Amino acid sequence: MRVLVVDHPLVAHKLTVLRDKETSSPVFRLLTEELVTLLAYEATRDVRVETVHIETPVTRTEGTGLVKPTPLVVPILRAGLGMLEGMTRLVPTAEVGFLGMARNEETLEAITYAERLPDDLTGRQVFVLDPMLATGGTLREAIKFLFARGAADITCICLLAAPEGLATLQEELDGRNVTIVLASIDEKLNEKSYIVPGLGDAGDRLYGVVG
Ligand SMILES: O=P(O)(O)OC[C@H]1O[C@H](OP(=O)(O)OP(=O)(O)O)[C@H](O)[C@@H]1O
Ligand SMILES: O=c1cc[nH]c(=O)[nH]1
Ligand SMILES: [Mg+2]
Repeated sequence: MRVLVVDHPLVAHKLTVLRDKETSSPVFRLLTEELVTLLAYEATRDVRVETVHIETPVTRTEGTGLVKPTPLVVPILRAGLGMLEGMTRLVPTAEVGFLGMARNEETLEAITYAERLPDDLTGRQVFVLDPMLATGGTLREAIKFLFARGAADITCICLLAAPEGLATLQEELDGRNVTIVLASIDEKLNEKSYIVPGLGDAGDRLYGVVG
């Protein structure tokens, strides 16, 4: 497993505004999309391509095309949905599948409540979107699920991670073809397993508090 923290002043600036508790939901949604587009630029460096032949108005030439089937993008509901538009803006031909997962805030266990993905992911390149990697439980389950369907390599785009969650994933996914792309590795988890300094509950800040 590889971890890549995108070190760029615009990423740092947008993340700072996102963290601010005074930032409203509409601005939070917009910034999330912008951040994902910046992270996705780095996260797609190894996207599979092939040589294609085209004709410009001047001459025939060779260029670059995305290999088919194109990458599968999987936002983890709810919060990952706020990242989808930013990703598909960069890779408009990507296929999109969905995983609905929620962390039980008492047991911290990740529950999968919805799934809409191709049955067979053999050989596919998959990009998972979830802004928060806290204990790592949600991402671990999502990654296990995608490998079990045959995914070849998985790149997770997250905004924030806690060192504890990253260490858990490193241990469990040692040697697997997984890359985690992040805007920041924060300080720690608090007693409720929220990321510190973090940005709060990403799903609630995007879409409001559900009962
Ligand atoms: O690393 P973990 O400890 O598993 O926590 C991270 C998960 O928690 C959040 O989702 P949440 O369960 O709050 O669902 P939501 O997106 O519907 O708010 C977040 O978007 C991750 O999916
Ligand atoms: O800090 C955290 C931890 C889990 N889920 C969130 O949305 N935020
Ligand atoms: Mg939430």
